Amino acid sequence: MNVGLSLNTPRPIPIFSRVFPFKLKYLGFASQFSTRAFRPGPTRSRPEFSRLTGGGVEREESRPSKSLIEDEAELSDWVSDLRTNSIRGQVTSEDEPDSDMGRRSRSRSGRARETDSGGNKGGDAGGFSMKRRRESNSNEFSEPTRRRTESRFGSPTTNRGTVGLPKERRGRRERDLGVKRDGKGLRGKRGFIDDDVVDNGEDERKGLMQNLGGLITEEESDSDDDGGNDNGFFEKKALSSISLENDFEVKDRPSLSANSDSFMSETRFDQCSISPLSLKGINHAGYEKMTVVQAATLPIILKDVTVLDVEMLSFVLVVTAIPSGDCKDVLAKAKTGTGKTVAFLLPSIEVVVKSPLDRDQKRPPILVLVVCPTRELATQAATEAKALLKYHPAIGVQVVIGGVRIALEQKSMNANLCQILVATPGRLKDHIENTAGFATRLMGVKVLVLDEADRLLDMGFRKDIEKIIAAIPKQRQTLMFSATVPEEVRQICHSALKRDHEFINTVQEGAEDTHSKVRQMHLVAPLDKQFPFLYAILKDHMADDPDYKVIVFCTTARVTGLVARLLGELNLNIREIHSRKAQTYRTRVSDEFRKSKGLILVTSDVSARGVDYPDVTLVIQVGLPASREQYIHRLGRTGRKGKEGEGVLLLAPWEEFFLSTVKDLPITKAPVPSIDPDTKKKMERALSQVDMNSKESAYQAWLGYYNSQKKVGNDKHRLVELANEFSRSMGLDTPPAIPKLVLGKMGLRNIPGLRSK
Ligand SMILES: Nc1ncnc2c1ncn2[C@@H]1O[C@H](COP(=O)(O)OP(=O)(O)OP(=O)(O)O)[C@@H](O)[C@H]1O
Repeated sequence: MNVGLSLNTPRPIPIFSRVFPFKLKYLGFASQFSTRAFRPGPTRSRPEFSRLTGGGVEREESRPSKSLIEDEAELSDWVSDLRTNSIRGQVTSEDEPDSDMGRRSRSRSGRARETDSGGNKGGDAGGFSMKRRRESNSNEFSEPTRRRTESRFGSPTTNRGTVGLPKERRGRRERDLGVKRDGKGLRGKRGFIDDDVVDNGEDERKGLMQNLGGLITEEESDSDDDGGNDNGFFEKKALSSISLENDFEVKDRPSLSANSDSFMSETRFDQCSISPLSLKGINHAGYEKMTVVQAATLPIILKDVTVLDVEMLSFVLVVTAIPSGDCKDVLAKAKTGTGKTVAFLLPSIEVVVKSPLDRDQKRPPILVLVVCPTRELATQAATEAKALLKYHPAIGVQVVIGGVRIALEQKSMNANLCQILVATPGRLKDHIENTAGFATRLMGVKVLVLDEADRLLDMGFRKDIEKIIAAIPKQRQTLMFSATVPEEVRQICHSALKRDHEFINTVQEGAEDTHSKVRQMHLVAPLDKQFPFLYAILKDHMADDPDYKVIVFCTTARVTGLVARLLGELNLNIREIHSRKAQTYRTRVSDEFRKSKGLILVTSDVSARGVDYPDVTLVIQVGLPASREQYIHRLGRTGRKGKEGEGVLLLAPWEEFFLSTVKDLPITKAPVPSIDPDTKKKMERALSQVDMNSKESAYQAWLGYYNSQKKVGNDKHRLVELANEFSRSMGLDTPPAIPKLVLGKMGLRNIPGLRSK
């Protein structure tokens, strides 16, 4: 067959007609997602399983992103590290070998982002009880154990999350396949905002000082520089024409569950054009059917990487002859814990499968680049990729993340197969700048994946992402996934995606971004009550469920350290993870927590996104979450794979405003726990045993964090009053002194109530 001729002839239809039924299988499936042009604006309603092309985006002035000063918590940590006296007995433990010198040098060269989240409002009911009711957890992941708990919450919503899953609806058949699209794929300018620094687990703090200079608002430009996929227009048109003339087989048409509670589709992986060895890997991983997000995105992403199937050879040849620029970029939104990792890894692997392997190449190209915001997430994605690649011995995955010796990574990338590279942004940038031959290898990238895309596009990472995008070919496929895609991200995603990208939203219209089987509560309490309440909630939960597995999110790394010490003094079985811990320790604790039950993980936002700890029973967020998105991601550590879970947001009265940002979520008031005199005494004793250094560091970090939260930090006098309230809640009536330099950086010099040194 003369493929070239078919592509260039003005009459390609006969060829496509021959192969059409196969193709339609996928197009038909994909069309279950409504396709509309995206129009930003408040009146736009969320489509049901929507699939939107990015090409229709009208430009709006992009809103300034989050305050850069958000990271002052980190800044304060960082600056405190510069103090000569910071070496005095800092939170040192065998678990934290990177303290002091190591940490300080890391501070200068890296970004230790620590954003802590947590938050909620409180109620004022009577006695507190956290008894949970977990009835049949039946869902497609078939929970083996059935647990029953009961709830003593009086709210009428307490039954939420216990109802069985409604029946799945079969995928709908739509015939709007003939939509003719403009094939112009112009990519937006890469005008990114300045960095910010939050505790996302990266240990580079570059840019922090520059950030003090103020925020730079991103400017988006229409003057795109990438011709993109003009070449693909002709083929698309042809396919569209044919689709109108042909019917397709219904039996193989994948179907999706249209139920907001269900995230599994009826589609088996072997219904999609996936290579046999990948299918073997999928089976080995225990996956049979696709989750909804996988079923919604795979056919669209795979469109141009369709392989195999000898019977369809003519089709395959035609499709593979389409220039790679024709691949659809995808921005996908799906709830937490619903299988987004496989959704982007699998089609990426198929790209590698299709690419010729040249063993003689001195610097073999990296074909797939996966960028994740935290080290834990990058490691996890690489592990998942390795599992899927079990039967692809010629394809290798490598990980590059902060906290690991760069020379080791260089060696590993040179000595091993590395068609797929998973990385955190800061370390990737380091390799681009410092690793010989790395930039050349990156020029082979065909697929770029931005996991937790909204996080990667926010200010904390933009500079790095900008640099990364500049280092890879423009002619590539870009995939972005997240459980949250705020409007501002839609506005700026053109910096990475082609203009005609697909936005696939698997969250049903009218449905919440959180899982209905996760019961969400808030508790508002003054700071001096928060530690006792936290303890009471934990004790109650542990009593209720011997298989408890709890995550407590705190606002900053230092505050996380303080809470971990306090709970440790109270003899709870705790572990801690945050950016102040050495990577080896973080990895070890993360692995342990993944496998354990009867454990409490106290953490900063390094664990907020993506990390897949199975069977987490409760997520507690202490203090103001950095954003609505962060609240959702943190909560998403429980209730994964359709399971039940609980979330409690513990807020101070002056943090209650946060509830308005999540008012669309079903967060109910929790009853106020009663603290008996014994517990009170126990708490006082435990607080007195926590070392002074932890308290001082936590105070400073607390001040920095809330200083960066506009609604709290704008009134500096009030901020200091609150900080001193926090100090008293730790048992320090006299607030710790803060270095003048730090106060200056925070804009807090000469504010009454602060002590300087
Ligand atoms: N098709 C499937 N069938 C069964 N289990 C699956 C399937 N795909 C993924 N999983 C499992 O579902 C769990 C959640 O997947 P994953 O961590 O990718 O979720 P996610 O959507 O990325 O979550 P988050 O938004 O928190 O990052 C994992 O344990 C994964 O192994």
